Amino acid sequence: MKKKKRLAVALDFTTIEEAEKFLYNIEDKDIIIKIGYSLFIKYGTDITDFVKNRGFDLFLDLKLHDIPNTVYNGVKAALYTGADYLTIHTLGGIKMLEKAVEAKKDSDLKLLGVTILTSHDEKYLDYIGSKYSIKELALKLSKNAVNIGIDGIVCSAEEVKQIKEDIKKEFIAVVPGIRTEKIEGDDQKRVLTPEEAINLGADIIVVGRPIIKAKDPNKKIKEIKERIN
Ligand SMILES: O=c1ccn([C@@H]2O[C@H](COP(=O)(O)O)[C@@H](O)[C@H]2O)c(=O)[nH]1
Repeated sequence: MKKKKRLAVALDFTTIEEAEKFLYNIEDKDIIIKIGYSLFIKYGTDITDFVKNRGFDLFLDLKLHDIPNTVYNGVKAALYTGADYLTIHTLGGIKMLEKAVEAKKDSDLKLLGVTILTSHDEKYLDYIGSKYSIKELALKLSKNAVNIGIDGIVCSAEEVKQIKEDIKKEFIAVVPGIRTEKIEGDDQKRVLTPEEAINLGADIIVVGRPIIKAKDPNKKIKEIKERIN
């Protein structure tokens, strides 16, 4: 049977009041809610408990990147939030990824390895001094992470097809940088549409501003879910 593709909504508000109001009005519970820095640093488990108590799957997007021991403790701490997904930077290296996997052992938490942020283009490669293209680097980082036991990969739709084809082990492909129409002055660089991302191999697409800034977020969620399944 074909696996259902899922939508994660990036709840990138800056106050808990806005976030709660938004979630009170959301009719479809079968979405994943992604909480990032803007809410988690300020409100901690008040916001994660709210998401869980409303019946949503929780995606904690903290993009951990630190020394192995600190990341180990960070993953352990994240387990207390009841998060279903947690992000970690694959650029953090093998030892760091191994400690993250060790920390989540025996839990249902899915660790997602972020490769190259969708806000970067090829200029970033100069900045980090990489001899690889974005596609090559994202693939190399993904292979290492999945081999170590990371459950999923965060990459752009531009790389997902090759990553899916080249990694034989099962993993979850999570794709942000999704646009239904052009946004003026967008910070995202590697963007594609919901259906393009899914056709190229995404299992979960992440959509923030196109939904949370929509006039009718319920209508937008319905439209995107219809486009991906
Ligand atoms: O490479 C990445 C990793 C994470 N993100 C996060 O996804 C959302 C996208 O929001 P939009 O408003 O749809 O651009 C945001 O929370 C990012 O932190 C990403 O965009 N790219």
